[in-house]
Amino acid sequence: MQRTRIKFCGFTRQADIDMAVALGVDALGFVMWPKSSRSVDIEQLAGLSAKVPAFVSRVGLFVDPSAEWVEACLPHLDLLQFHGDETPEFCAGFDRPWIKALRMRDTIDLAFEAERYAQSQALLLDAYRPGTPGGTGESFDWSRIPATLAKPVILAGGLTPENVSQAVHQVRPYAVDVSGGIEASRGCKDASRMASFVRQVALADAR
Ligand SMILES: O=C(O)c1ccccc1NCC(=O)[C@H](O)[C@H](O)COP(=O)(O)O
Repeated sequence: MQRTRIKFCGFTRQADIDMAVALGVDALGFVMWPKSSRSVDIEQLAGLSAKVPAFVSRVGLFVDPSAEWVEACLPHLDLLQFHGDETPEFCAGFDRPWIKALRMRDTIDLAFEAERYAQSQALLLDAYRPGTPGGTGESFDWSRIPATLAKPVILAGGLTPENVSQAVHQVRPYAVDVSGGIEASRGCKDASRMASFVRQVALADAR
């Protein structure tokens, strides 16, 4: 039996980070794509990430960034998460482990993508909405995920305290990733929904 890792994404407030850490969340995501209403600037990233304790990963989210922007954020991050059309060579060009987010459009070939992004630590599978690179709050048909894939799967897209237990039971992903499903409003987390999400994952793991 393997514990399902949990990543909460889109932090903008210290109190929300403190709560997530207290709940035992494994990874905290910071949106470093300025077009997102959940994004933080580099000063905010530095301040928030400095208070994250040991053994909790600080993950930076990027959408087709310049190499200079990634390099500028690097001192405050443990892991990089790419949501755009970045090539494997670009993703691997920094001194950090990385994961590739893939949106589940109808034509996607996951076996091919797993081979293409073989150097990634994992593939994050998210819903596809044209023109929106992530954080849609929408889910996709989990039965489209092959039972075996060459890379660990991070399941994302529209997860909530209400559906995550079923998701974990059905997909058995390496990790789950959530943003909108634990929010009170955009960029602001809801403490009781965070707690409920973590509880539901633990219950699914014990099932
Ligand atoms: O949250 C954003 O605004 C965002 C913008 C651009 C790329 C990625 C973004 N968020 C990614 C995530 O929060 C998660 O990795 C994932 O997409 C799940 O989001 P949600 O469906 O809201 O749980």
